[in-house]
Amino acid sequence: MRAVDPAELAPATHPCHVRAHRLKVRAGRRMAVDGLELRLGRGVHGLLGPNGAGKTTLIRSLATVLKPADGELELLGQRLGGRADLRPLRRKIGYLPQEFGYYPRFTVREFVEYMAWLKEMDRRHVPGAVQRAIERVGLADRADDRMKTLSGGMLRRAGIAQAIVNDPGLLLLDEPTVGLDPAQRVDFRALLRDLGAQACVLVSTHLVEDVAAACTNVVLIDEGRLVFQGTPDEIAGRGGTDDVGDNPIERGYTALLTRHRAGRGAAR
Ligand SMILES: Nc1ncnc2c1ncn2[C@@H]1O[C@H](COP(=O)(O)OP(=O)(O)OP(=O)(O)O)[C@@H](O)[C@H]1O
Repeated sequence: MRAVDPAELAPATHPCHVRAHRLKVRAGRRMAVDGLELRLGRGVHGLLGPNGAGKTTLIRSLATVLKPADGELELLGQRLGGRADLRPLRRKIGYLPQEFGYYPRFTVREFVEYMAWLKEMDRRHVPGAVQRAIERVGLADRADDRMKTLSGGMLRRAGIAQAIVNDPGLLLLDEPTVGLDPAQRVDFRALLRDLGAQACVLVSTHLVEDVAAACTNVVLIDEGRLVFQGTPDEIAGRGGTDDVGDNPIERGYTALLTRHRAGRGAAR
């Protein structure tokens, strides 16, 4: 019998919230996620990639909206597949799609309450959780206004409130800063950092400022595959003065993508 290392018995301090191995996910007929390897723990992970890289498809599969076509996917310790009941897992996930539906006549509070109900939250906790979520996104003064009276940026903040109302262990935000003005974006980045202290937050964005200011980690994908994963400083360190971009992270992004595509071209 082998001796057991005490470290094996200790609770994992950095559990893997997302683990994907050779993951494939279809979008229509296309394999938009195509053999992805990914491990994410607690923190804020910025998801970067060019248009069509597969970011939305990946986020939709992590939100359990799309079923993987192949490979392995484990979320919050639960392996997906077969006929496993996804409802307990969905209660622990928060998801803001790029475009989300709502009843225009609902107030912000009713909208977030309704989403809390869909997430099967304990009724006793709903009013307090809804109020807290609305306050965290800075919409307390509009809580009893109808959704149809909100600006684009306010709507997005209401969307973020519904995503965080259940204190998710895994929070998925697809382009959450679209429509936010600069001051709201600064507030939102502070909220992201706060949320990332407790949960695994994956944020798809085209805004490098968001990544630099709020993300502990960057995930770069292209053609449905992982190109790079590391800190914002590490991505910045990959760029040179000849690479296209207005700042070190953009230059690192360009350099990594160019090298990845050259390598894929040579392999084909
Ligand atoms: N419903 C669909 N039917 C067919 N193809 C689709 C569908 N949805 C996405 N695709 C294709 O799958 C690929 C990945 O799309 P996806 O929306 O996941 O990329 P993305 O990285 O989020 O792009 P963007 O930055 O433009 O939002 C693209 O080539 C896209 O054209």
